[in-house]
Parts: sequence; C-alpha cells; structure tokens
Amino acid sequence: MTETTMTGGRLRIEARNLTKRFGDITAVDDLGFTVEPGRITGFLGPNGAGKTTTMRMMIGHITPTSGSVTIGGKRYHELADPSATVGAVFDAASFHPDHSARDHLRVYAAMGGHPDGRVDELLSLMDLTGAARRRTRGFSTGMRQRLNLATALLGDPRVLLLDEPSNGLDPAGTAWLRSFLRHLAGEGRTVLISSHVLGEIQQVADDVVVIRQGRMVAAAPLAELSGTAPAVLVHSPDAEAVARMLVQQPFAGYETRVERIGPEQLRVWGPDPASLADLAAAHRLRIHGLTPEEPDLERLFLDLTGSMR
Ligand SMILES: Nc1ncnc2c1ncn2[C@@H]1O[C@H](COP(=O)(O)OP(=O)(O)OP(=O)(O)O)[C@@H](O)[C@H]1O
Repeated sequence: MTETTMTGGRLRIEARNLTKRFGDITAVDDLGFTVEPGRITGFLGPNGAGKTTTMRMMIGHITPTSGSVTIGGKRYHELADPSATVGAVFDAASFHPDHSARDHLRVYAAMGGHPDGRVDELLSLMDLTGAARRRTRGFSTGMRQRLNLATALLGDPRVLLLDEPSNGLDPAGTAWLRSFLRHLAGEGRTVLISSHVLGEIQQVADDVVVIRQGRMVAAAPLAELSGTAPAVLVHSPDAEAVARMLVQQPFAGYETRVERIGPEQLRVWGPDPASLADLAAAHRLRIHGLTPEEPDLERLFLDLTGSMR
C-alpha cells in the first residue's frame, strides 16, 4: 500500500452530554464517550439509533441542542483547518454522474484548497487509476465507496469518520477497507466507523461505542465486551432439570446464567463444557450434546440494543 503521510498530533474525539432533539424526537440523548487516536472505533446501534446525527454533529453539519463534541479539544468550527483535520464519508455522498473520478476529486481538492497532485496520489492509493477518466455513473458500489474515501482523504486528515463504510461492499472490498483502515490507525489517526451490523466491524474495531435510541449502551474495548459472553449450547432431553440444577448449584467461581432456547436446548453462560458434563453426570441427568460458542458479540449486541433481526 502506498504510504499516506500525516503531519501534526494525535486527536481525540470527545462527546460530553451530547444531545440533539428534532422537535419531539430526541435523536441523541446525553451521550458521553471518547474516540482515541491510533485506534479504530466502531460506532454501533440499530437503524435510527442516532449514529449519523452524532457524526454530523462532529463535523458541524448539525448543531447540538445541548452538550458538545470536540476534536482535539476544539469544536469543528474552531479548528484551524477543518478539512485538513477531519475527513468524513457519509452514505449519501453522491457524485455528478457525468464527472470522471479525476474531475470529481479535482473539484473537491480545489474547494478544500488541497494541492492538485493529491488527486493522482489518491486515485492510485484507492486503486482507481485505471478508472480515473471514466464517468462515475458507471461505477460499482465498491468503486463509489473508494472514491468517497479518496474525497475524505484529500486533506490528509488526522481524523476519519466513516458512516456505514461497508454498505454494499463485497468480501474483497470489505477486506481491503479493513486493512486500509488499520494502516491509517497505525499512523496515529483517529478512525470512527459506524454500522448497524456488528459483524461488519467486529474484525476491525479496537473499541466500540454502542448506542440505542440515542442513549449510551456500552463503550469499551472490543476484547472486553467479547470476554463477557462465552456460552455453551446444551442439548439434553432433561433440559428443564439441567437448567434447575445449574441455577440452584452454588459452585465457586462461576456466575451461571441459563437461557431456554428450545424444549431440549439451553444456552449456558458460566461453567465450561467439561464442568457442565460432570455436574450433569453427578445429578444423573442426560446430556446429548455440548457445543462451546464463540464469544458471540452479535448476540451481546442484540441483547444490549434490544433490536430484532
Ligand atoms: N433532520 C431530521 N429531522 C427529524 N428527525 C430526524 C432528522 N435526522 C434524524 N432524525 C431522527 O433521529 C433519529 C436518529 O437518526 P439517525 O439517522 O441519526 O440514526 P442512525 O443510527 O444513523 O440510523 P441508520 O443506521 O438508519 O442510518 C431517527 O429517529 C431519525 O428519524
């Protein structure tokens, strides 16, 4: 991958008591979180949770009703050179259908006061050199996403905000985006990506901020959240008795939680499969299958956000 360059320091995004109301709708409700430089932060929440509104407040498109969000301690409009500090990509970004990729970038470079040479650099970085002269009307979703990203990177920003960047990307495009974002974070940049599908960012984010109906649900390193949800699937004709036994069993070190997921199936958090099998045997209960589940963040996410999918 071609080197990107970065001058200047590392910038933290900080939201404090951030609130936005549209008439009767409270889209963002008293949010407080930080997004650290040098890391990729996933901003998660079901549709309508308030992610886009929050990100648009970061770049001054929307004015908070109360509270604040700052970048390196400053509100967006207080930044010395906003477009060289923050690059943002929103889903709705559109291109003039008759413009070529190069035309598009040149227009934005001129508007942002960025050198024209940046255009060819970015076309190459985004693997769009071959399509530089083609009209954007014929671009695939992946090409559009890359052109969006190129537009956001024109000013070599230290902070990158991407709203649903994986939308419409195929697996190769998603893998490319992942390694590209990792590269940018590795240079000390601050990378925030939103998604309503946890799986999309599960493999890329270092930290996650989860919101629901505009409110904070969780903010933590991804590894910490994953660590909270190990589970074992238990298949047993004595499922009810196994569940009762587990809940009543006061055994050390485990905090046991049992979910009944079918007449003969349980999901159990706490004991590992071997301990579970031993316990069931000691109580003369039949176990027909024990399957350890991967730390299931998607489940945790659904539990946290209460969303139905
Ligand atoms: N300009 C507006 N006027 C009125 N309501 C708005 C406006 N913008 C957003 N909302 C409402 O605010 C809430 C949050 O919307 P927002 O787009 O920020 O959510 P989101 O998490 O980005 O959702 P999605 O994943 O669907 O993009 C929604 O109820 C939405 O309808």
